[in-house]
Formats: sequence, structure tokens, C-alpha cells
Amino acid sequence: MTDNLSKHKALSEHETLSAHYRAIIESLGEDIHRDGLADTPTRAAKAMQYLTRGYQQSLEEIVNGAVFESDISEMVVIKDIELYSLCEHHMLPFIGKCHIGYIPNGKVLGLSKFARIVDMFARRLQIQENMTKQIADAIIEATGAKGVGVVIEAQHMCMMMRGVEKQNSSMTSSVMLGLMRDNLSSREEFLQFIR
Ligand SMILES: Nc1nc2c(ncn2[C@@H]2O[C@H](COP(=O)(O)OP(=O)(O)OP(=O)(O)O)[C@@H](O)[C@H]2O)c(=O)[nH]1
Ligand SMILES: [Zn+2]
Repeated sequence: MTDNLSKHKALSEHETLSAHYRAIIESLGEDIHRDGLADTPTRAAKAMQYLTRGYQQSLEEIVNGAVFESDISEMVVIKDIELYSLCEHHMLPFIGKCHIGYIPNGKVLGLSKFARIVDMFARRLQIQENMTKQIADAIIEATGAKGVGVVIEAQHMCMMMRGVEKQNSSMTSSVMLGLMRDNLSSREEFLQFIR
């Protein structure tokens, strides 16, 4: 897509979203013209576009060639990558941390790219389990790693602010691929690292 076309698309998406937010606010019985709310539809649209910007990104673009040759075969672990996502059921935030371990196969990935991969999938409408798998698959795709493990711990606002209203529950999801799945000692090493 050309730059002009994508700018136009983003603009019309913004206008559509703003109009929908205006309708939502009116449906709540609020006065859309009062001072505090006058700019809220455009602000909310901009915020929602930011919170879902992962839809505009691709793995290739965010990795940007930052895959380096290396002959290390030991596990690399990146811990405590914070994430902010929106659950696809209620569009309310879930917030947590992602831990990634991988066993390189001749290539390592630039450190910041793990966080970018997490963000690319978190900034969409998600369920935690699918996001965990998508991150693991992306790391295999980008590096050809022999194994990868991804663990996400998160708290879901849809369980805290509403619904069952449980303030202290959190969910842990994990996906292990390749050697991380098949080799018990690798998996234990990873889990030991993130404990
Ligand atoms: N497995 C999983 N479930 C999620 C996630 N985010 C939200 N949910 C759940 O999705 C379910 C949707 O259930 P429904 O019964 O259709 O919706 P609801 O009436 O709003 O459900 P309650 O939250 O129980 O009030 C709820 O159990 C949520 O807790 C997630 O990332 N993973
Ligand atoms: Zn939810």
C-alpha cells in the first residue's frame, strides 16, 4: 500500500471510530456537547487505535533484519516483559508479564525484538492463550530456534472490575515448542530461570 493510501485509510478509520464513540457516549445518556466530553470521541478513537496498533504490524517489519549469527547453543531467557492487551470478549484490559526462553539454532534475535513481538500480539483483541502461542510461533519463525518457551502471567480487568469481581486472581498460560517441549531438562531449566 502506498503511503498516501495508508494515511487515508488510517484517517477514515479514525473518523469511523470517533463517530462510533460519539454514539456510545450518547447511548449512555451523556451530553456529548458538554465541555469535558466534546473531544472525547476523537481522543478515545486515537487511544483505541494505539491499543490495537498490532494489527498494522508484521513480524518482518518489527524484526527488521535484527537476526544475528551465533554458535551458542545454550538457552537464552528474557524475563518480565510487561504487556497490556485487550480481551476479545469484553474489550477490557488484561495486564501482565511475559517470559520467553529459546534455544538458538545458529541465530539469535536482537533483544528489543522480543518485546516488540510481545507488543505486536498484545496490541490486538486477544485471549491470553492464543497470544502465548502466537508469540512462541513468531520466535520460531524469526530465528528457526531449536526450542522456545513462552509463559504469560496476567490479570484480567473483566474478572476484576465486573463479572465475578475477583481482585487477586491471575492467569498463567504457557506454550513450549521443539526442544523446550520434548526435553524435560530444557523445560525445567527455563522454568527455573523464570521462577
Ligand atoms: N480462557 C480465557 N478466557 C478469557 C480471557 N479473557 C476473558 N475470558 C473469559 O471469557 C469468558 C466469556 O464468558 P461469557 O459468559 O460469554 O461472558 P460474560 O457473561 O461476560 O462472562 P463473565 O465474565 O463470567 O460475567 C469469561 O469467562 C471471561 O473470564 C482469556 O484471555 N482467556
Ligand atoms: Zn474479558
